[in-house]
Amino acid sequence: MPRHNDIYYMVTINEAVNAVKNNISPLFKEETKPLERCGGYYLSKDIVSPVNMPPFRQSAMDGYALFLHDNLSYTLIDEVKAGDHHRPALKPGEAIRIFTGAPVPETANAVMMQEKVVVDGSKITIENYVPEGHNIRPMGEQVKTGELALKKGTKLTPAAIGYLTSLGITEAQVYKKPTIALITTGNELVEAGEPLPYGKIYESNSKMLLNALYNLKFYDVTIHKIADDYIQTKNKLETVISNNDLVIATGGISVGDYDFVGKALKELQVKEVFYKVKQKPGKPLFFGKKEDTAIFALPGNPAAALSCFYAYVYIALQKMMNNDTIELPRIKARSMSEFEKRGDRPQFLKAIYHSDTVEILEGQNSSMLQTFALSNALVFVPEDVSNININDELEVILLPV
Ligand SMILES: Nc1nc2c(c(=O)[nH]1)N[C@H]1C(S)=C(S)[C@@H](COP(=O)(O)OP(=O)(O)OC[C@H]3O[C@@H](n4cnc5c(N)ncnc54)[C@H](O)[C@@H]3O)O[C@H]1N2
Ligand code: MOO
Repeated sequence: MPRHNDIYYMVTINEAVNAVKNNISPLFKEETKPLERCGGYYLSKDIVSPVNMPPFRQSAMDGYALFLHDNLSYTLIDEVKAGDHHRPALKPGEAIRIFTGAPVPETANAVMMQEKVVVDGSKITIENYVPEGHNIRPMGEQVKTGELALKKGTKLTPAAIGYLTSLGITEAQVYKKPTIALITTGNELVEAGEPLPYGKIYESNSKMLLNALYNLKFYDVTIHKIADDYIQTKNKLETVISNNDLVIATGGISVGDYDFVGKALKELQVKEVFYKVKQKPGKPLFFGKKEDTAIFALPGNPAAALSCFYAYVYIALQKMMNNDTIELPRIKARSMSEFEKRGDRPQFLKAIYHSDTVEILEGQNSSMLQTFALSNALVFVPEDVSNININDELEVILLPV
């Protein structure tokens, strides 16, 4: 990234996005976790099935298992329900009562659902001829013992966790997620729940970003709150940078006399990748690296901090996890609103996306979260667009909310 002495120099959004992509590598650290805690993780190792699934020939229906012969009538000789382990031996023309999930004995070669069977004592008549294997799930149909069950790199979705559990697996080796430190800065910040003296505001960025991270299934997060004090800022940053894969600070990154984050990062020899992006909100955004730790200093204004989280930190997180899709989905939609963009910075606007249309909300100020609280999307307005009219086609970024 070129370094500019001009204090008004800003990188473009594209330059900033590419810089994040190019400066973050997959973590590739591994850990073994109980399967139920693996949601959203990626397998770091192939998993081979320890069993056949299903483990036996299984009935797919409640009905009758048949030893097929050249006639529609059968003699009923026994019953097998789910969980039973006896294996009646059928002769051609014989049938057993069977239920969904029950083991089908080797001598039965089809199952007829009960709706298609007329029962008269121990005589049953099936509605029509059926082929061999009808309504029988073959042993190992899904996966056989020793076969690849799921390959390295697979994301563990609820379905994947269910599938592996069905194979008797209880833990998995996965790529570790980053350890993340959230830092808030500001003398004006008070804990929600405490009285609010004049001049103070409630600190909200930590819980907001914590939940944005939790939503994305990043749970290894610590929160640190510091005052506008240079020594405190420097010491805290030094500790969290050496103990985490990712540090996200908010506030204290602009040009005020009490904005110490930038100065402390410089003193700590954090390599600046970029500082200041031509965008609204979120102009005073810093991204840097110290060894393998990535550091974002987001603007303190809450809506600016959250926009920057979705536009940049999100990408860093996905890259760390070696995910294929690293940006939020973007789609086109027709505007339901008019909007006038002032200035030449491209803008991210809080919006509600309703299939095919999008409504730009009132109250776009970067200090306001009320509008963001209603949004499920951000409309991206490029630099060269100044007026949005109803029905204009807009670029919409869908938020993971
Ligand atoms: N002379 C200039 N002043 C400012 C510029 C500029 O270019 N020149 N940029 C403005 C823009 S744009 C932004 S955004 C802010 C960013 O400032 P900081 O990142 O240094 O943030 P702070 O000043 O610490 O805080 C800004 C605002 O946000 C509130 N805040 C901070 N942290 C929290 C928190 N954890 N929870 C809730 N609210 C928080 C803080 O009280 C301030 O109101 O700079 C402009 N100034
Ligand atoms: O970037 Mo600031 O977020 O425009 O208010």
